[in-house]
Amino acid sequence: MAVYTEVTDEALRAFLADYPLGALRAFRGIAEGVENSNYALKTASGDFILTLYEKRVDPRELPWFLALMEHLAARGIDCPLPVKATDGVALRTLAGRPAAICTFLPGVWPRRVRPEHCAPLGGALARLHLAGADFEEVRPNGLGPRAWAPLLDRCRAGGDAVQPGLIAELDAALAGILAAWPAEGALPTGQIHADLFPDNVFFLDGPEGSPRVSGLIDFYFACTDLLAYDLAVCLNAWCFETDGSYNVTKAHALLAAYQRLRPMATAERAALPALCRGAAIRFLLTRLYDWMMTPPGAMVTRKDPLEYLRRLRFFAGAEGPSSLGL
Ligand SMILES: Nc1ncnc2c1ncn2[C@@H]1O[C@H](COP(=O)(O)OP(=O)(O)O)[C@@H](O)[C@H]1O
Ligand SMILES: N[C@@H](CCOP(=O)(O)O)C(=O)O
Repeated sequence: MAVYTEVTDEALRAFLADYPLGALRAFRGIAEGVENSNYALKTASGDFILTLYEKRVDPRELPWFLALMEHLAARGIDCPLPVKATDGVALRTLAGRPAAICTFLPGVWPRRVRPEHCAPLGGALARLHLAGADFEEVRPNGLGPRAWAPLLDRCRAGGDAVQPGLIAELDAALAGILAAWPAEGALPTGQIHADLFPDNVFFLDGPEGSPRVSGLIDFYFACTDLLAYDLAVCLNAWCFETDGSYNVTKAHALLAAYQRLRPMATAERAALPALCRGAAIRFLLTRLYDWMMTPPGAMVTRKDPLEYLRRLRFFAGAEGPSSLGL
């Protein structure tokens, strides 16, 4: 459940009075999501998403996220476009929280990833990277390699209760990942999504019933970082089966479609296994932290950190980039 902040009818109507969107027709909370409160909104002008930004997002960073989405949408990326109020400002306040309305994207995210989803995903990711190339404002990755040791320290006290020996295994894995991490400037950087999981990618049926990407959402982890790291996140999130096995067919489809639009440099290809281990530990650590810190009865469903321990182990044992589908 991700409606942390309730919005009353009166507050909503007063808020909408500042927008040129016409009469309110429908309004409902959206249960999916983790970070923010999201509402589906229908007005005389169409469908929109109203987001109230909750505590994990630093309000000072919101203009960067909104500007990035505006930039990408202007270059043809199917991402939410922030809607400006009549004074030209998209970022506002509602129920005491920073809030914005964005365009609604059609489509559904794949509950079960099929190989046919992976090529369109790879193409969409490459287009995102290319479209972001002339967005010049930098936002460092707050959940990049520098954040991982402090995050692990915060999990140290209770981590072994989640799985015996977990903290020692993560200490060793993290030391190896940081030692293998590409040096500053060694790989191409740009604007990355950094959380392009299946629940953030919408599909519709294209010609002949094959899925096509209809929208990319949830840019609130987006940042300026290694472009190939986004691929590593996707390989983690899209290419494992429920039995824990790595589906190299899915990975190959994703990587090949990406490279048709943005071929990877030799150094990026060589770094991919380390980047995949980094992406695995990043999601393992945030999930572990949330697992330990979320109080019982909280409205949010915790995600299993150990799923990413299995992925981390897989990538640690992988025999070079070609075994990952390159
Ligand atoms: N622009 C959008 N168009 C259509 N649906 C959206 C849009 N943005 C969010 N949603 C809906 O809201 C849900 C939660 O959004 P998400 O951005 O993932 O939330 P959170 O940041 O809280 O994790 C999505 O699964 C989707 O159903
Ligand atoms: N994708 C992350 C959690 C972030 O959730 P989102 O709803 O903001 O995508 C994970 O699976 O750990």
